Amino acid sequence: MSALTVRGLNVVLGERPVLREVDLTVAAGEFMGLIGPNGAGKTTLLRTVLGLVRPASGTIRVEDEPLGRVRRRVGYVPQRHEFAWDFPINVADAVLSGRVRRVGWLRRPGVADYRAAGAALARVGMTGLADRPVGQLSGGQRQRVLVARALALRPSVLLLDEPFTGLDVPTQELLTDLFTELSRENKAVLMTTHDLTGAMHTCGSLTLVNQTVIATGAPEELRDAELWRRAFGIRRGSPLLAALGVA
Ligand SMILES: Nc1ncnc2c1ncn2[C@@H]1O[C@H](COP(=O)(O)OP(=O)(O)OP(=O)(O)O)[C@@H](O)[C@H]1O
Repeated sequence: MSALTVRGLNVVLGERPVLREVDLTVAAGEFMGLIGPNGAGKTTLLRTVLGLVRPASGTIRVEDEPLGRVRRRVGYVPQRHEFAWDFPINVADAVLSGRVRRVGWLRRPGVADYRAAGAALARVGMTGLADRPVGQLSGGQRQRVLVARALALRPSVLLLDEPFTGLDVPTQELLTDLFTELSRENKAVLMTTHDLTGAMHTCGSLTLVNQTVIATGAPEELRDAELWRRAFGIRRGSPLLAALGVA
């Protein structure tokens, strides 16, 4: 089943067209990398799927329902610098705050909320740090808190915005394994990343985007150097193409 369907999406920010006629489908169980150069509109696409940016036109459906009704089925891991790490809150409460959309601002969290937050924390291996103020965490620990916060909502679609930036290799591998496992549990995972070779190896599918979708498919279907040149504007003979195995 298609977990996320985007059709004919156009987004204008200020006066500037940022996304043009974007079509994208992510199936339940799919781990898709969303790849494109700086300014390609990747974050804007994720934020539009979340309902944080209003599109000029186009439709977004989650599990075949209009986004408005099912927004809580979409979990979001923002870029790390977007979270207020100086806020005086501990790890457990930061993860619990991921339930807000489900709890609602006016209701106190209940047993189910604490359970979901605890399970999410365990999933990222952070139970032992539940009482630690978030401001005292390392970059890798912060990233894991953000993932747990998104998982606390028990989403069917998980949007990840550059989750590997600034992380060491073991933490990147731990998170990659987790995202792969989540997709095997039938979640649709859509991840932006600048780690192109990593995405080639770990994502089940890739979408190359630069304002509009240049190509989408399994990594082995995207071995045409021309597609990568069009998406990134990189020169013929660039070592990147060789590293990607598409030269
Ligand atoms: N609030 C805004 N108002 C006007 N333009 C914006 C706004 N936010 C983003 N943009 C522009 O939209 C374009 C797409 O930005 P976006 O952050 O979505 O790209 P990205 O692919 O995520 O880039 P990066 O890889 O650098 O994170 C950029 O040209 C950016 O300057």
